Amino acid sequence: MTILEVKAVNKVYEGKVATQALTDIHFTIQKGEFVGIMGPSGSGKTTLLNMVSTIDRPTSGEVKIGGADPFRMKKNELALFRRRQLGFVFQDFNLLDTLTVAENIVLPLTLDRRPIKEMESLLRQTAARLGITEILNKRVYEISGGQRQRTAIARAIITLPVLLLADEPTGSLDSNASRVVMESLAAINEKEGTTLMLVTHDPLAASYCNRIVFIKDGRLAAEIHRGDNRQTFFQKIIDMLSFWGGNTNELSSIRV
Ligand SMILES: Nc1ncnc2c1ncn2[C@@H]1O[C@H](COP(=O)(O)OP(=O)(O)OP(=O)(O)O)[C@@H](O)[C@H]1O
Repeated sequence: MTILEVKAVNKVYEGKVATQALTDIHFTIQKGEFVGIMGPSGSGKTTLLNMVSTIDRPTSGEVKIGGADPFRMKKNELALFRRRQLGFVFQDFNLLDTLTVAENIVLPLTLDRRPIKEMESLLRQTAARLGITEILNKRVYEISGGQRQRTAIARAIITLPVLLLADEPTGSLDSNASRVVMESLAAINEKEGTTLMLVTHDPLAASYCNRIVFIKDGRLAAEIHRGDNRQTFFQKIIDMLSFWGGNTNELSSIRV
């Protein structure tokens, strides 16, 4: 079943000098896939993510999520669609610091006025999945970066979104916390069958994906599949990045 369909998408940023950020992008994500998007700085990854997350619209072409075209929706309908069908995880967590972990996680359900009993049950299940049950009553400023990102992931999946979008989720974390966060995302993908799209510069984070799509100068450049061995896949990603361009500095010391 196709969850995301991107068809002939072009994006031009108008301005004194117009920038063609995406050119004729076609790709699909099937249910249960974990897809990474990689490419050099300025290649169009964020632009593509903004089209899929419905934050910005393509200049031409079509984006369909779960068969629906978000760009044909009215403003209120689109806000609901985003809240119920999409989950977002950002580099800087986007949590509310003065609320507790539990309050942050149930926020999308609170906005939807879901019954308290239902919220409590979903909260318990989701926190257990991410191993953060012990910290539910702590405030965000009292927890670590890795715990913050797992809280943000819990908030993103508590609505059971059809598509979970992650933008550099390990960008603010050290290597141990990155590993825990990527293992959490991979477990959600494998055990719950949640469909994921991840934009990252980090080859280690990308090695948890099943498939990686490389973008270069706004065009799809290549695609690789993981197979059984994450270590081999990690090496393949490094080779692709050095071929297509990307951040391969300081990689020699990374252990997979
Ligand atoms: N709001 C904007 N207005 C004008 N040009 C933009 C805008 N956003 C991005 N661009 C341009 O579009 C191109 C693609 O940018 P984009 O941010 O999508 O790349 P990226 O691959 O996400 O880069 P990075 O890895 O550095 O985040 C770049 O040439 C960029 O300068």
